[in-house]
Amino acid sequence: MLRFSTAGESHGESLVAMVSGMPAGVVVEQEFIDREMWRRQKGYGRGGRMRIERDSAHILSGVRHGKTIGSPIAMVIANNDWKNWTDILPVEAGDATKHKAVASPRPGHADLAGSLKYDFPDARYVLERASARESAARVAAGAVAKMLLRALGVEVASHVIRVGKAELGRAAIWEEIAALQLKDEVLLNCVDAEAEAAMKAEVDAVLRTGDTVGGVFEVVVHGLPPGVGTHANWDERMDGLLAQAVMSLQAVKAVELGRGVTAAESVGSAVHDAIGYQGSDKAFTKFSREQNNAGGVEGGISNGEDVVVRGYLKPISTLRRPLGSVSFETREPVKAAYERSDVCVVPAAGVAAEAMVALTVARLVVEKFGGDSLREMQRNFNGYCEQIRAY
Ligand SMILES: Cc1cc2nc3c(=O)[nH]c(=O)nc-3n(C[C@H](O)[C@H](O)[C@H](O)COP(=O)(O)O)c2cc1C
Ligand SMILES: C=C(O[C@@H]1CC(C(=O)O)=C[C@@H](OP(=O)(O)O)[C@H]1O)C(=O)O
Repeated sequence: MLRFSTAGESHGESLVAMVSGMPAGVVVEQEFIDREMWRRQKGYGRGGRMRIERDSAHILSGVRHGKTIGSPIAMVIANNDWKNWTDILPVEAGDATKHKAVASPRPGHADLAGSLKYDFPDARYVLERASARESAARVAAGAVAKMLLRALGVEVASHVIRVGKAELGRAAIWEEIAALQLKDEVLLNCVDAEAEAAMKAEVDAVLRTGDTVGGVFEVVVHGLPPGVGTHANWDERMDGLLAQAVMSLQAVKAVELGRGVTAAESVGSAVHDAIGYQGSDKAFTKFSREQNNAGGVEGGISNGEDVVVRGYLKPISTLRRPLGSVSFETREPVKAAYERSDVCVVPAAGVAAEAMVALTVARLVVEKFGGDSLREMQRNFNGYCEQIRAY
């Protein structure tokens, strides 16, 4: 089974990502992993921290001579900011007078619930792990999953469809979304320049007023054959696994598959994707659809169309003009704590969601096609594709 986990705190020495269950023989490109991490750091509206970090994954194990060897892959990502926190957040007891308390919990963060739960006198240790700094480690793990998927012709990319009230008012095609990932500048990762300018204006407005903004990203999986995931058991359905994976990202508050949200106010004849039999020779099967409202998954199983997952982000919680809170020490009303913060992270969250989607799809692909080596998996994959083409 393909699994991954992360460790590390926002201002600790480093983050750690561990991926196990990868077949041997998958080409691992350092440059690709680091570019994915660079993409996650970008986007208009990020705060001062992103000027400090230069994310890069140092591979410790599981890869030799540029290929996976079937053993767990461990990666370390340094926190450059650690040098400013070494005495404040030491691993050993250290000097307690240097502790930097987060003395008034910030609404929208894990600060209050976490302090109560873990019996901390202030929110410092809670925010250290709750912080989306952790998503950098997910992106390193996701890059490895992407390299496996790529070897099977499956690609994953994202774009932004809303920032605040500004939205991309049209459908985007795969080629446009894929092209975005190659750009050397990232503004709001939108396929349409006009919509992107409106999104930028939304960020500028909240920057001026000390507020923050959320939005919607869309992740697309291209080239996945029908038959991945299953209807047979609730916890193996691809739709449920994707929703959990994307919802687990910091600040994501809703997940949509295909046109799931608007489908709820429409009628069946307008929603479901009629089936034809004129598919192109390049497709996995001649069964075809003229539209993809289902978002590539029916009954928890991929149906051969692009898998389309949207994540809805709430506005960032930490405000330069903070909301009311209560002092942990005096219990008197005070403003919530503020040090520094992003004001918009929709493009970055989209990149982190690509990683979560890639890891989820890779897990299901490993389960379906099996194989200890990539060659064995490719043989199984190609044999299955031949089978469904001849169905
Ligand atoms: C890439 C990324 C960067 C983020 N940066 C910030 C930030 O600078 N300030 C902030 O208050 N929240 C930020 N968040 C969101 C918080 O981490 C998140 O809202 C908080 O931990 C509470 O978790 P929840 O919103 O999932 O309930 C960021 C989220 C992502 C995905
Ligand atoms: C460090 C990252 O994001 C951080 C996520 C985050 C939060 O509260 O989630 C708060 C900010 O950190 P700091 O308090 O150090 O400025 C962001 O910069 C990152 O994305 O790599």
